[in-house]
Amino acid sequence: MIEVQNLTKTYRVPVRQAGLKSALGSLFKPTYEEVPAVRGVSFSVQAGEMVGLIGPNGAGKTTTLKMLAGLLYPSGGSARVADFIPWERKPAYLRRISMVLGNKSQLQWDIPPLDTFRVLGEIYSVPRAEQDQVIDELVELLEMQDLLRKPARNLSLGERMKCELVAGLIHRPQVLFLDEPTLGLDVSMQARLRAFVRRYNQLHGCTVMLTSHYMGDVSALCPRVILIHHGVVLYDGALNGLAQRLSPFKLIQFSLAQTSAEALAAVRLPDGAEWQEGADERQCLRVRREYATETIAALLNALPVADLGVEDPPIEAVIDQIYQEGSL
Ligand SMILES: Nc1ncnc2c1ncn2[C@@H]1O[C@H](COP(=O)(O)OP(=O)(O)OP(=O)(O)O)[C@@H](O)[C@H]1O
Repeated sequence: MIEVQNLTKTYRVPVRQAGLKSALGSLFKPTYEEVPAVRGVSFSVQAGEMVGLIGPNGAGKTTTLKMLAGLLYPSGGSARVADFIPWERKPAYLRRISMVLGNKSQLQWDIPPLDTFRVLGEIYSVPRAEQDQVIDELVELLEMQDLLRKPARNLSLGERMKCELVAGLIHRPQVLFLDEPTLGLDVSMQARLRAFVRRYNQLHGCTVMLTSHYMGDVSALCPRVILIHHGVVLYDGALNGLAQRLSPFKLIQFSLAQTSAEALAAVRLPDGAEWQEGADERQCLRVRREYATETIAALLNALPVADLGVEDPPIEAVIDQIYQEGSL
């Protein structure tokens, strides 16, 4: 459904020093800086898949989605979505896709959402009976009967996002680009919107590409993630394989029959081993993967271990580490 080959985007940004003289100078002789936002991204997505595009601020996620949605022209590379070249913006293509942004609204502020849905339905040439069907279905799934006739400007953030989703799905797109759909929402509203997106995908097989900084969104919806950093793909694969591939550490959690600080301090640990806060008063040791077996042997030899488990670090910690280090 989505094929992306070596896609790049470099923004050309005017640079101006502070001060009136520089401002006047830049009017006559503007200078520009090149900002490489996406630098050769390639991936493909099957019909019906839900894929998370993750990465730190400024990684190039929104720029990638905007190119795929036909909102930006790339600097290089190619992409095909539903057999169309997105930036040609053919009407038939725009009827097959939708982009919903958590930080931008397509609702008309002064009119009720229902009227906006109708206007969008007409723009996309959706027959009236089909509009009714889509609106009824989505309104029921999102439990938002009471929102349809309130002016959009009076809606809360969560209520507005529900309406944005209906507005974005009125023409039943095959591909949905969701950019930070749960931005700023409370945890309960986040969970409801996630449940909706999952249900919608099950019912209609819509392909979903999602960006979010909330790992809860990604882990609830996307079995597969594409991790972008500095405009390049660092990882493309199963979410639950991310820690194994990208984190060089294992967590060894154990509890002791008798706790003895002296015995713990006497265990010979490999280089780089670090004590961490363990759950339920268990001890937790972070070691490099290659040292995990010998560390476990040393612990079992030296201590009265009652039980012991080895895990990958939590996905949030792995992501945080990658984002901070900036490379792998
Ligand atoms: N219109 C623009 N003009 C110039 N530079 C831009 C523009 N939009 C984005 N950029 C730059 O391109 C880079 C990638 O931005 P982008 O918005 O794609 O990142 P992102 O991964 O979506 O970040 P975030 O998670 O913060 O939304 C950043 O360095 C950003 O400053």
